[in-house]
Amino acid sequence: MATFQIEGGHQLKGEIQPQGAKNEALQILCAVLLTPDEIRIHNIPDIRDVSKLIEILGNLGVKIQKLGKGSYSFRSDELNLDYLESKKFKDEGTSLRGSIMIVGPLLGRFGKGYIPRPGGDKIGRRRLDTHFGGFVKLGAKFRYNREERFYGVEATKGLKGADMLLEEASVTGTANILMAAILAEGKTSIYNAACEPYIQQLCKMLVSMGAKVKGIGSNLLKIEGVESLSGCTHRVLPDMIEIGSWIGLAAMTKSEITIKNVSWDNLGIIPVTFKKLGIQLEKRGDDIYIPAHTNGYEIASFIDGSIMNISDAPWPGFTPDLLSIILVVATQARGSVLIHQKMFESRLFFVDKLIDMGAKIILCDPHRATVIGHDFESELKATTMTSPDIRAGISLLIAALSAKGTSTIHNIEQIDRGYEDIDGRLKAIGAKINRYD
Ligand SMILES: CC(=O)N[C@H]1[C@@H](OP(=O)(O)OP(=O)(O)OC[C@H]2O[C@@H](n3ccc(=O)[nH]c3=O)[C@H](O)[C@@H]2O)O[C@H](CO)[C@@H](O)[C@@H]1O
Ligand SMILES: C=C(OP(=O)(O)O)C(=O)O
Repeated sequence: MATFQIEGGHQLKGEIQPQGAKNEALQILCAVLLTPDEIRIHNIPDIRDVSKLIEILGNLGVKIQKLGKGSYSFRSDELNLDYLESKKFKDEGTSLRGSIMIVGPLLGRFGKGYIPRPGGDKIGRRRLDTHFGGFVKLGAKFRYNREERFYGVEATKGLKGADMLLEEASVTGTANILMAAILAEGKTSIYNAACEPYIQQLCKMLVSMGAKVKGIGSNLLKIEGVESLSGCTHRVLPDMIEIGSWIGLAAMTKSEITIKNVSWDNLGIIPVTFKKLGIQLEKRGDDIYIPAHTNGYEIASFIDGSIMNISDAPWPGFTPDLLSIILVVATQARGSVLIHQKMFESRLFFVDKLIDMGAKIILCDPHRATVIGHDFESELKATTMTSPDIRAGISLLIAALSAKGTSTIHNIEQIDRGYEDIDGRLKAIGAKINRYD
């Protein structure tokens, strides 16, 4: 387990360039399995989850060439599908959430797809019913080995298009079903589809490979199956969750920071949600400029004067992946806010660590926490903590950077899952942070 040691209480200053989006990259990487032609992808973040998925693709026989920083070429012309039934795959496939999205492309192209129960954050139950329900609708046979927790779908006679209404707008579920349906015979409609920029980007990539997909950006995707797909070049968007993390970091450490090239059009209600906490941010071209909040920031109330409530919802609602950051930023705001994490049931437990640091938080139940802001009148105190998941990890790191004294965060591999060279990039804007392996 690696560790960060952070000397907090210092203002930061400068520019920061967001990395490519983790959750988009994981979808796009799985899509390389759809064609024997070459696919080139740019702006792939150098993070643990992505490296693990690239390793799985390599073991599956995908020819991979690194073209430069963040740029790769992939060619899936001679795959080794036996790997899917190997012990090695059963170990490697469980190491991240994104690996689940190899099933759809493999099922669509080769009529079979397997996966051990995928990993990812332990933030509550993360069922896969939407994924497999969709594959079954397309005509696949489903099997599950409970002992090995190994899932499989097979369609020896190929897939047939179908109309389906998803039980929930699952992000990876939509991507997975979509990648199978584009190679099914006939038409498919996916209603209650997730429509995050990640999915929109995947749809655009698939269309550039020759897929027929309509309704991109909406919750109703209409697909007309094609026989085969060709190669393409794709560029991953900047990571909106990283951008939100830097906004939170700037406010909490009273730092003047410019986040470069954020792709404003793809940020949805993220900027407006931070503004509800009183954080000023300015659109400068495609950058976000955050001034130093020397006089703090004040949480708004609703029109009728009632206490602000920030909750997650499927896109275009507020992403659950930024609620932990909103929560930590609120601990130093003027005013109070109710944070309601509707999607995941274990994602708020990390508030214990913030309470240890002196934050005023009432965990009402596993989904809701009330935060009473300190308005910087009482600083958070440095402490030793362990990162339970990726977004709690970055939130604790932000708390440590704002706290007086030296904090220690263990299990920072959780943060490395999704943030590229986080210590190097924070040091470049003045943070005092050291890594110990
Ligand atoms: C690799 C990847 O891309 N991971 C993201 C993906 O995970 P993932 O695709 O695994 O998450 P899902 O969208 O399937 O579901 C997330 C959770 O929300 C619940 N749910 C979902 C939709 C809905 O309409 N109602 C509902 O209650 C699900 O039961 C589940 O508990 O999307 C999540 C939700 O944005 C993000 O937190 C993850 O970072
Ligand atoms: C929950 C997340 O990731 P994963 O789905 O990979 O666990 C996240 O990125 O916040």
